[in-house]
Amino acid sequence: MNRTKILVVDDEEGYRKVLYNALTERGFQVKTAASGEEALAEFKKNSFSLIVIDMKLPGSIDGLELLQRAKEMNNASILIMTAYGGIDTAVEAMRRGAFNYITKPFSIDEIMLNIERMIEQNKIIEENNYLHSELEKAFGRKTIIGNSKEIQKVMDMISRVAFSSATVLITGESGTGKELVARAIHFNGNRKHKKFVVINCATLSEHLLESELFGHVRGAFTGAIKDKKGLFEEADGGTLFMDEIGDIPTPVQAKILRVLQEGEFIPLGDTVARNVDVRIIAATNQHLLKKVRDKEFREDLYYRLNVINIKMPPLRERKEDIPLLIKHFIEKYNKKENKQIKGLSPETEMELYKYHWPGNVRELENAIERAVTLTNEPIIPLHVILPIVRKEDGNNMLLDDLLSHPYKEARKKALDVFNTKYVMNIINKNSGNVTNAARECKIERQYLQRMLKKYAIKSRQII
Ligand SMILES: Nc1ncnc2c1ncn2[C@@H]1O[C@H](COP(=O)(O)OP(=O)(O)OP(=O)(O)O)[C@@H](O)[C@H]1O
Repeated sequence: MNRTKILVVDDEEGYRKVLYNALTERGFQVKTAASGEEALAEFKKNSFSLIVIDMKLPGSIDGLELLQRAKEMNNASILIMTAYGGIDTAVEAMRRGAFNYITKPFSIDEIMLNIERMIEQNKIIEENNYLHSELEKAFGRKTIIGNSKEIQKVMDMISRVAFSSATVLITGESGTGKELVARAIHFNGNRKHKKFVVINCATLSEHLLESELFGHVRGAFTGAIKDKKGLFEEADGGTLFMDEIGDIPTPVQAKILRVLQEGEFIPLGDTVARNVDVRIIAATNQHLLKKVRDKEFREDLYYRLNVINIKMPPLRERKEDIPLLIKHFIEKYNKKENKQIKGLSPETEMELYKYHWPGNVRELENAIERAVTLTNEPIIPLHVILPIVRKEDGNNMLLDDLLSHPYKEARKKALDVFNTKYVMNIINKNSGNVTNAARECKIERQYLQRMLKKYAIKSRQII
């Protein structure tokens, strides 16, 4: 039987009967009421998904008032029936939240079409609510693990700023959780039903970055074969998270400033400005003020971005969070890898505690992921962790471990080991300068940036 419960409210017995029969025949659970008072009594006993209300009802509660009460007491979709000439009241009912109206007399097909549409709309709303609650679970405040004073301060800031629209600048080393915090701000505030859009400003060339952010119209440049919406428009009503904001070229900085000041921008090749309401959360692992002093970053933009500043502490300054994070990541990767690892041996945990974690939480997460994949016992032993935390001398040990793994998996992990070593070496050789390092090893700077991030390798001295 269909679980959709429908209430039909009409004082005309003929309509009540016809609708009751037509709807029960199609498997719905149907109740009827001959007046507003009877309908209110039904609301107390049942929770309806759909309510069909005739606008003209006897007694002290008319159709409009019943609609109001139905909205307050039941989270139902409402369809209005009105006699010919009652259009004004029907329009008022729509204004007050009715789904649609039909004029009497109507055919069964006509009312069924409306009911099917209402059911479809309810399904979409339910799915949407479910997805939002899942997103909140995945990105809400609770996903930020840590009991240290430093992390508690960050949590406190998140609660305080989530409901405002002020621009936030999140600073801190790579892998400290800047994006996680940006998501938590979005999903805990009143923009959570709109989009959270992410752009990594360091991985795009100036031209691509501009077109990504502001969009373009057809013919704006060779290859622009159709209009394309930019991310500012995409995030309208929601939040745009601009990661690595320090890498934005100066001409694009001016355009971002305009969005912050006027709430408007012009897509590439267009002449008309578009208005948007977007909250910007920016993040950087660079010393932005130093860039301002070196004239590489606009001072006015810096102050516009830095309305609220959240500093992410490096993991080595809040080591008391390490045990909780380890537990969290073991649970996460147990689920993913379908394993039942219980924890680490005490000496293994001590090794992780002693390590200085230059790649911060991301590096710890990667370490636990690799350890969980490589371990088949309930407790992760020391020899699995050692090569991970002592990358320099441990990679050969890790390669030996891989010999017992399936070929494809082993090849991927071996490539990871090689990439990590190669990238660390080239970055060190170039004193942390990514552009020079990329030039020397003949790869795109953006590609090198992606590898740095993937393998949690720090490129330069950070704030
Ligand atoms: N406190 C935390 N609790 C749980 N997971 C965390 C925490 N901090 C970071 N992580 C995890 O570590 C990884 C890196 O975090 P995130 O991408 O937010 O860092 P980031 O500072 O934005 O890095 P980058 O500067 O390189 O972009 C993510 O998988 C994130 O879920």
